[in-house]
Amino acid sequence: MKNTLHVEVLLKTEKAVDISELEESINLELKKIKPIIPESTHTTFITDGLADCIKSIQICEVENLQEDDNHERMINYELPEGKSLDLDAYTVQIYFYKLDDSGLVDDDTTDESTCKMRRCILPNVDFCGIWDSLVYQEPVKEILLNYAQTGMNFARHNVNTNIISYNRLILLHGLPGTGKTSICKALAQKLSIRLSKQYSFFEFIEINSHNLLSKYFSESGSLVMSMFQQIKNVLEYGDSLVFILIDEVESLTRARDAVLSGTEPSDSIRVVNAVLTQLDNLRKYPNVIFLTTSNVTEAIDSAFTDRADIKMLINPPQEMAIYTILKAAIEELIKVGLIINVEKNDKFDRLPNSNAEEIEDKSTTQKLYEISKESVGLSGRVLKKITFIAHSIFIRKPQCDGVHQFLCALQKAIKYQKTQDAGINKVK
Ligand SMILES: Nc1ncnc2c1ncn2[C@@H]1O[C@H](COP(=O)(O)OP(=O)(O)OP(=O)(O)O)[C@@H](O)[C@H]1O
Repeated sequence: MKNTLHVEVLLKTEKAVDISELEESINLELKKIKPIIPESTHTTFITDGLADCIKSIQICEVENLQEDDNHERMINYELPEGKSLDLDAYTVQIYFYKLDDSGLVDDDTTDESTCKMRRCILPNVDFCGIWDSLVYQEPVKEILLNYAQTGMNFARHNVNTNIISYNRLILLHGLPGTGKTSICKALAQKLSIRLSKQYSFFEFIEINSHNLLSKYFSESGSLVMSMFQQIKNVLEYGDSLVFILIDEVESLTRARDAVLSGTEPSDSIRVVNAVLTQLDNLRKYPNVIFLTTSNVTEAIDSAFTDRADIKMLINPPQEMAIYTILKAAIEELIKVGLIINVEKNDKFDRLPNSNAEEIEDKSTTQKLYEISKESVGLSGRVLKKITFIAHSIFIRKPQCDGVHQFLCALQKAIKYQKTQDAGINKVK
């Protein structure tokens, strides 16, 4: 059995295309692209006419069906630098999609002051690129994608949930800024691309449970009911798949506990119960996936969260993932011309050699790897802005002169950030 290479093709919105004809042209194009490297995007094309109807071809992951010694599926990082995949050895799976450009917006069917839900059509321009920008040492993204695809497959085959239990409910928990909300959005986007043949319409709905249960909102139980009615309308609309993101899910469970212990005022009890019952009712629809997040890192024990099929602790990035995040940021600064006078040897390998500590004249790759090790403990959110801090505080010129100067500034920025964080933690 051949391994599968997943390829995503972004279509131009304005152009109507014959997908089977286009699939042939893409297969032709793939034969001409040299080298074929997983996780690379092509925006210029050799085959005539392709540029008229598509924006990009993204070579995604290889689904490796062989197992390693630990009986875990391998992911595709083993391709040596500069080597190309041999297409004949793979089953190429092509997905076509268009992007909705209206963005994630407040729901305008409720009045502005009470609006507690945001929604958008998927795949959406706002969620573009998030999947690729998230880097984890563990195969977090692969596990979630496989899990969600399996859940939807079971649902479409009407597997009896009394015999095999699955709730299509994912719970991601971990420290703030570790990318939980981002993965949820990215997963919804990815699934809307990958499952486009199974469903004709995808929608993403974001509910902030903390806001939902706030005193102000709870004054009107009817608003809660009308919000859930709208969600039900979407779920009942044709062949749709709906993603419901509930951030800070712990506020729901705390509310339930407060209701049970009788510490909530009586009108809040009504609303809390209504929310929980409505959420339970929504779960009966086979075309909904709940994506929930929580900053509570210890075991979350409650009636709602116990229904999660997958509870995953999302850790702050470790050195290899940090290396990839910082590498992407530096390459961006080089690309846009904010780091100049870049020398030929100033390039960063895809992955550093973690055993090369003894080399005296260190390459830019190894220097960045050292900085990455010093950065362990910083959240993904901080790492995303650390190159900006380095530029603004330690370069203080419009352009940085050379990669080495930038790496020195980056190292100082990381020390600076850690001292700042330590100060804040002390005050807390
Ligand atoms: N592992 C990571 N790789 C790349 N970027 C990351 C990573 N973790 C976090 N980020 C970035 O940090 C920012 C914050 O992420 P996000 O809001 O999803 O985190 P969160 O865990 O939901 O935080 P919170 O609990 O505070 O809401 C985003 O820009 C995200 O892309």
